[in-house]
Amino acid sequence: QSDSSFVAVTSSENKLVFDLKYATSDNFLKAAVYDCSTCFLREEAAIALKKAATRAWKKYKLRLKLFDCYRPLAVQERMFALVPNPEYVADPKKGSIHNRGAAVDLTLIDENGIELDMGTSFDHFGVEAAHTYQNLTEIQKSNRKKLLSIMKSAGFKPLPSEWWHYNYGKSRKFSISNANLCATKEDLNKVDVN
Ligand SMILES: C[C@@H](N)C(=O)N[C@H](C)C(=O)O
Ligand SMILES: [Zn+2]
Repeated sequence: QSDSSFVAVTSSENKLVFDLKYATSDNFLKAAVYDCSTCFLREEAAIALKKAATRAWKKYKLRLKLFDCYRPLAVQERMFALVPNPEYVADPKKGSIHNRGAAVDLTLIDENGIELDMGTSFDHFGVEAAHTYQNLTEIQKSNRKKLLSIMKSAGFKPLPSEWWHYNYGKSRKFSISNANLCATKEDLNKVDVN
């Protein structure tokens, strides 16, 4: 069994900012589908995320803002029912890397907490969100490139169709979960990004 355990990602010094969209109704489902707004990940992925946050801060004085981390399979099914296009929502029959606790949706924020302009909003399900999309300003291209370089240096791989989605390492080695981790979060270890 190659799974590392789930951990709750925390950030005592705010190097990471959490804005878990699916814990609110500000998302494409127009409903809060998580019971809590804690970012859960496999421990290996959490440690890699910590590395990415350190890199963002040391190299660019930027911070990472997380939109999504672990996602239970039942939520994936609900998403796919609404957007049955695997370029934008993974087919629950195969499982998303979010369901395995090894994917993150995120962006970069500046010292004032303002999101860098990436050319589209989070969960814009169109060609404009793709890494290959060229009709962007030089600043938008440079912002996407910064995020890509930060995440790659920490062992994450991009999803071609979504600038905000990154999978950690050999992500399919982690098994799919449908656990409601909020229910057990007091028992989980933490990885603090400080
Ligand atoms: C729904 C979107 N935020 C996302 O994460 N899409 C990828 C393809 C996924 O569902 O794994
Ligand atoms: Zn994602």
